This record gives sequence, structure tokens and C-alpha cells, in this order.
Amino acid sequence: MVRGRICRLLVRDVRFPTSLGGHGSDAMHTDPDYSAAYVVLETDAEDGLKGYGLTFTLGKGTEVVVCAVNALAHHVLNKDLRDIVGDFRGFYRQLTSDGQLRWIGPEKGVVHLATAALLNAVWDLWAKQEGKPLWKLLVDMDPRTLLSCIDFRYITDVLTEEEAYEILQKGQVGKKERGQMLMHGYPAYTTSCAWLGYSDDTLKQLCTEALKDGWTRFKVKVGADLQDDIRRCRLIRNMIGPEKTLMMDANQRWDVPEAVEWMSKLAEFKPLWIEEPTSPDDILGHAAISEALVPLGIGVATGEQCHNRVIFKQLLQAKALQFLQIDSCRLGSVNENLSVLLMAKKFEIPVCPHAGGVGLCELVQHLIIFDFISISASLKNRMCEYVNHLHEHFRYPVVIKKASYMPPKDAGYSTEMKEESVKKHQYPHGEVWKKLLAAQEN
Ligand SMILES: C[C@H](O)[C@@H](O)CC(=O)C(=O)O
Ligand SMILES: [Mg+2]
Repeated sequence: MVRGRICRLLVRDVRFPTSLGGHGSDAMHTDPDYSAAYVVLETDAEDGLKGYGLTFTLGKGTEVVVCAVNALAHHVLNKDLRDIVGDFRGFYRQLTSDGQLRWIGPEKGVVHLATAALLNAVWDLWAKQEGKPLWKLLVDMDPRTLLSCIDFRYITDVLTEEEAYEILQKGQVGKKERGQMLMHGYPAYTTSCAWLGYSDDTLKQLCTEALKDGWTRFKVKVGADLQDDIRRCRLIRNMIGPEKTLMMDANQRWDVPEAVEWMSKLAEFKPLWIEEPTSPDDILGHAAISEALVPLGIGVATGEQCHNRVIFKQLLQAKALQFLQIDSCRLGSVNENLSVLLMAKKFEIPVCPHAGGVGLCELVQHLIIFDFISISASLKNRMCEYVNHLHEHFRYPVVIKKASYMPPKDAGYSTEMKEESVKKHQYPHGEVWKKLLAAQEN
């Protein structure tokens, strides 16, 4: 049973110096320090359970997201959890429609990242109180309750609540069998071999290890220098052979014609998709790129920097993407992701979540497992991203077996970080940063 009034909200700026090793680097983000605005919610209930939530950032700017979380805090503090989840759509709307704060969004940018961190903590708390991993909480929820968590404003022209209900009703058939199928895990791909800042030797070594570990799907960063891309893509394709799957990610580096031209030159390496070829806001640009590249056998994937459900709606309407990448920390938490999963189902576009970042694998595995069991009912052309960084800082880290995500068993949203890790990496006074900042001064 849901219980307790939220009586304390704490938000911390946690940063990991991943840029030092080039981990996470791409054509636009050359020095990312994987970071999070990390929220902890406490209630006055006797169970002592806390809700943990985060949103992903790249180092600088995390303090801005922390400010935005504090600015939104009054919407959460002193609320009864029963009232929140009893009208989750209303609560989502309250957060995203704050008459003053929405001016610096709306439902986009810093304020939406802050919303995601807060709502992720609420979902974690709810799942913990129910004693279920988040994916199971969603799978067990009756369709009407699930729909009551979604704000359909701005998307009813493509998906009404009744249509969404029909999708969920259809999804009830075979749910049990699909749940059993996941004993073998949800298929994953790795991005960890080929960050842009890695040398060819590192790429080769990591690729050899990944092949030994049974990985069959790989993503390589491209977009800064064509000759480098040709060399690196040849190297990785030669190592993995013609049958395994290769994806490419340009992280918004190109103009539209440039994307088409560049990818035509990389087509010989048979990429399944090109990810974020251009600005994430350019829906018609993505459509033009799709139109040019699909005949070459290359799909367009995007989503990790799509602000909200409206952008996804238009990408789908415009046939601008062939693979849709939800993100657990950029959209307004589970609530908004549910609406995108349902729209993707309606348009029959496979969802392949983004997870390159700290904590993103931990969170998004719940959403994609739920998607498979209750919405998509298919594994065709579907896989979830995996990166092998920083899991050791989480209390309930992802479990990968045979290149697949094993369904989490612990209650909650797998969002809780180890307190010791948080303390050490808190910016700027944690042990790790004190040392690094002192070294920079000398
Ligand atoms: C800056 C991040 O590491 C980004 O490169 C992640 C990404 O694009 C992905 O995982 O995909
Ligand atoms: Mg990407």
C-alpha cells in the first residue's frame, strides 16, 4: 500500500571524471564527465523507505539542474504519496505547468531534466513501497491506472487515451509467456568499445574483449573526421565480421546534406542506423536524411536529446526515424516515456533506448522490459544500449548475461547510488574532486 508524506528532499551534484579517459566522448561532447543531479526523497512513513532519482548531465551545468530541482521542490514537499500516485497525471501536469517555471521550458531543457530527476525518485519510492522492481509494478498495473499516469495533452491528434487503452488491452495477451521469455534477458548492444576519444589500439582491445564476452551488436562514434571514421569503421567491421550488427552515432554533428553525403561514404560498412545525424530539433531534416539513407539500408535513430513527447510525435508523423531512442532521464520520467512507447507502438517503430551515461542503463532497462511484456510484444529490430561504466557506484547495478539485460529483481527503479560513492564524487567538495581541482590549480 502506498503511504507517507514526503517530508524531506535532498538534491546533490555528483560527477565522475570520465573525460580523463575519453570514456563517453563523441563528435560533439569531447570531454564528458558523466554526472547526475541526484535526488533523495524521504517520507514520514515508518517503513524508512526512500525514493532515489536522477537525471544525467555531463559535468558543468549539473549545479544548474540542482537549482531547478530546488525550484520545483515545493510541488513535492509535504505531498502525500497516495495523492501523488492517485492522480499522477495531475501531479505531472502540476510540475510541468508551474506558471512561472514553465517559462524556462516548457517541458524541455534544464527544468525538464529536473522534473525527470524528481519524478524518477517518486517512481522509485512507489515501486519500493509496493515491493516490486519498477518494470513489474508497470506490468502488473491495470491499463486504466497506467493511462492515468500519462499527460495526453499535445498528442491526442495521434494517440487518444482510448487508442492507448486498446494497445494496452491487446498487450495483455501473451504477457505471461513474454515474461518467461525474459528469463534469457533483453537483447543489448555495446557502445563501450568505440568512443571517439579512444585510440585504435584501445578500440581493438575492447572489441576483442567484447567479442569474447559474446557481444554481437556494436556502436561506433563517428562525425568529426571522415578519414578517421573510414579507418575506424573498417577496423571494427573487420573485427566483428559481416554478420554482426554495427551502428553509428554522430551526436548531431552534421548539417542535413552533409549527413547524407558523409553516410553515403560509410555505407560500405553496413551500419544498421545512423544516430543523431543532425540537430535533435530538426524533424524535417531527419525526414530528409531518412528518405536518402533508407534506400542504402541505413535507418535513422534519434531520441537521447529529444525534449519531450511532442518532438517524438512529430518525428513519427514525419517518418523521420526508423529507430526510436527513449531516454529515462531526459523525458519527464516514466510518465512521459509511457506515452512515447505507446506512440511508437501505434506507428510500429522499434524502440531501442539510449543508455550512454551514468545510471541510464540501470533505469531504462525497466522501461524496455515493460515495453516488451506489455506493449511492443516483439524483439524484432530491438535492443537496448549498454555501456560498461560506473555501475559499481549503484546499489542495484544492472546484470548483463550473454549480451542481454537480466530483468532486475530488487524493488524500486535501480536508481539508488552507494552513499560512499556519492560522498566521494560530490562536486566540488568530494574527495575525488578536491584532489582533481587542487591538481589543476598547481
Ligand atoms: C556524451 C555521451 O556519452 C553520448 O555520447 C552518449 C551517446 O550518444 C550514446 O550513448 O548514444
Ligand atoms: Mg547517442
